[in-house]
Amino acid sequence: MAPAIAPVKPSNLAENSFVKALAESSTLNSVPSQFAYANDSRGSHSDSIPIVDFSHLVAGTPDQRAKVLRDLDKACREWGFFVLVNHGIPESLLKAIIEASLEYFELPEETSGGTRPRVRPTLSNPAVAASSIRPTTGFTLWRDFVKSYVHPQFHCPEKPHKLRDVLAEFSEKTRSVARKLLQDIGENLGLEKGYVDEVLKLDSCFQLYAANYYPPCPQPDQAIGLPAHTDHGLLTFLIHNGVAGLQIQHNGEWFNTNSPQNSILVNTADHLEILSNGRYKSVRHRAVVNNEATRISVVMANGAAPDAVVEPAGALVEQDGRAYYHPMKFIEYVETMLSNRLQGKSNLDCIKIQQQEDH
Ligand SMILES: O=C(O)CCC(=O)C(=O)O
Ligand SMILES: [Fe+2]
Repeated sequence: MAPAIAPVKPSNLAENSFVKALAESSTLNSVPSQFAYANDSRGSHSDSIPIVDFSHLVAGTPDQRAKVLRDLDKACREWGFFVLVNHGIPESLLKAIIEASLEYFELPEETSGGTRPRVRPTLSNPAVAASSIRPTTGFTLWRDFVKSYVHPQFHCPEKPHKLRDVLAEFSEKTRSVARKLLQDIGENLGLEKGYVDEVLKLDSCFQLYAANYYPPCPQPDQAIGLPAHTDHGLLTFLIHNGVAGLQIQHNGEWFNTNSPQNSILVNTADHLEILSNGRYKSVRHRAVVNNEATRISVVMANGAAPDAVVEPAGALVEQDGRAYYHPMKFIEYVETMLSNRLQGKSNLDCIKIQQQEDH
């Protein structure tokens, strides 16, 4: 009987080839062993995944605004996830950033560094791209990706040339929407006006752009695009090329997300959990793969300023009688996660204050 998982990759592909090249190889009809990750990638459907109408937050009547603030609070509290509609970012820009990101993955693969170096982004090396690096979890992910720090300093891969302008505009537009949402979230948490902006130093907020490329996979239940994780930062924005794959965990169950035309999928991330002293949980999510179509997602992680120390808001600690998280400088948190030093552990778990530490 043929093994379910092929023991070797096609011999013309290097050990650390991009997944795209592997998926395109005509001889591939099963998942090579280094990707082996048996998973139940089914997701449920829910009609109650929250939708937040951004236009009512910025220009609604008082009643509309009050309602959407409640929607936003409920979304952050119960799901850690919402579909943002009427956000004002032109559809043409969303399309352009998907297209330019796709072109990045279509660049010729250069083994000697040049166009697609295989290193991780850090503050001292912020404009880099990488590919299917084998994580310390022991299996390789079914995705290629590129990441670049885009704010407070803008960095961008050199090619494709069109990416630079589109990414700069996408960064600016998403930044302003994220900032407005964060101010409203501050209001929902009962924090003083201006507190969130000031304490997180949002004028120089950190943004990390990432694009993920998930080629069709011959055995989708034998590989994973991205296993369950939470994100660093405050709010993650995600758009994609119309091919579904993002699932979120809610009450222990996995749900497929769907996105109406032109919407942005937003999830609450680790630093919002910390700031809110645990009121808003950083949602676990994953990217599953399929055997039909290439999926591309473009992600903008919106965080605090690199040098801001993020900790639970004082007013909430007072209400709760204790802080549930240790303070940590924002960029240190991010770079700990990007470095893979945690060996699959969650950074958030590392800074949670355990009950026994209270004595
Ligand atoms: O591609 C996706 O749907 C998920 C991407 C993601 O979770 C991430 O880049 O952190
Ligand atoms: Fe994520």
